[in-house]
Amino acid sequence: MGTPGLGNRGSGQRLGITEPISLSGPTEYDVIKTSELEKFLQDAGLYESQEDAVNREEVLGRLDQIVKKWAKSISRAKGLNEQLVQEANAKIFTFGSYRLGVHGPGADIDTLCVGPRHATREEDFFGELHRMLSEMSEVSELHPVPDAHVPVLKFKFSGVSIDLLYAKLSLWVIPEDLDISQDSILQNADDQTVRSLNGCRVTDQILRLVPNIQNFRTTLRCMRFWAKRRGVYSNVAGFLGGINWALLVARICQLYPNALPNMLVSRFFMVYTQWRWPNPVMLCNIEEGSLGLQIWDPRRNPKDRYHLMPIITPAYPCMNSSYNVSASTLRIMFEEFQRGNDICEV
Ligand SMILES: Nc1ncnc2c1ncn2[C@@H]1O[C@H](COP(=O)(O)OP(=O)(O)OP(=O)(O)O)[C@@H](O)[C@H]1O
Ligand SMILES: [Mg+2]
Repeated sequence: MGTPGLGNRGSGQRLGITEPISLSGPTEYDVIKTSELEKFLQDAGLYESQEDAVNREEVLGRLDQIVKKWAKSISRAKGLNEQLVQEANAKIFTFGSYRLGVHGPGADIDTLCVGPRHATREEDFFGELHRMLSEMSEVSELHPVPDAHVPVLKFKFSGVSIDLLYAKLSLWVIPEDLDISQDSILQNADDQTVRSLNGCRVTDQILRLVPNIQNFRTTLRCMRFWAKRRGVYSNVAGFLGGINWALLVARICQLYPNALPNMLVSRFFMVYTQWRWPNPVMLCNIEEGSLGLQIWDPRRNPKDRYHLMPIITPAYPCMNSSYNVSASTLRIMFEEFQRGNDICEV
């Protein structure tokens, strides 16, 4: 991942599947308008306090310690030799709005526990880890959801809401510096592990594929706030959720790599008012991959042809993240984009 504020375009290479629409940089007016926009977002209460940020960091640190202890204890219980018990490891990754750096105060943290091949989902994750958490005084509202499409342990840790997924890799030992972006990580993984890894892999890719992370974050915060205010932020209701808004904004950042957030917001409305759906929004080309996992491909998969507003995730296996959109929700969003565009043109 690039350092916040620094660009991903160190060598000036293009990010995205087409040339940018414009390479124009900001005028003095744009600099002023962007700082006004930042102040507006601050005043709207979208940023968490320093104290809350530190608390979240601590919670994540504690969670990482807990899964490490869990990996050792189940390895010992399974009778692994002492060396393997010593080396046994698990690791916490974050994804979603927290990892993207656009979460508000009180938002939950999407986390993923990556464990070794002998740590099973049913017995060890939903069994032993669940039991360990249930005995901790910091943990409350513990709800396992093992039968979901993406199985999850939901709980609060020191008041912070956590969604914890599990990925069981084919490795005996999980290295501390494990890179889950390589496709080889998916080899021999069960379907639930592939789905659980997807969120982290997608988030990492988004951060790699935008030209300037800080500008992306501010613009995304603004669009998320706008979408909530306009009633079009909801995956389950057939509108768009966090991941979809992030991908739409990331594509605008690629198309205007030198623009500041005030310009990016108005370009967002301009581009998506003119977009000819169902042409897909994509941050990179869709890779076939060598593992034979199903990818979004309307030529091959008849059901993909019915997607009205395809917004494709950028990590293998690429999928459409907005399959819930219907003709009526698409029309409502289009009207909202037009309204936004009209306001920005004034
Ligand atoms: N429909 C989907 N397709 C692909 N990935 C998804 C989808 N829904 C969720 N995810 C993955 O799970 C992550 C967390 O989803 P979530 O709905 O919590 O969004 P978020 O970006 O964290 O926003 P919020 O602040 O609303 O929680 C997303 O960032 C994405 O990686
Ligand atoms: Mg989330």
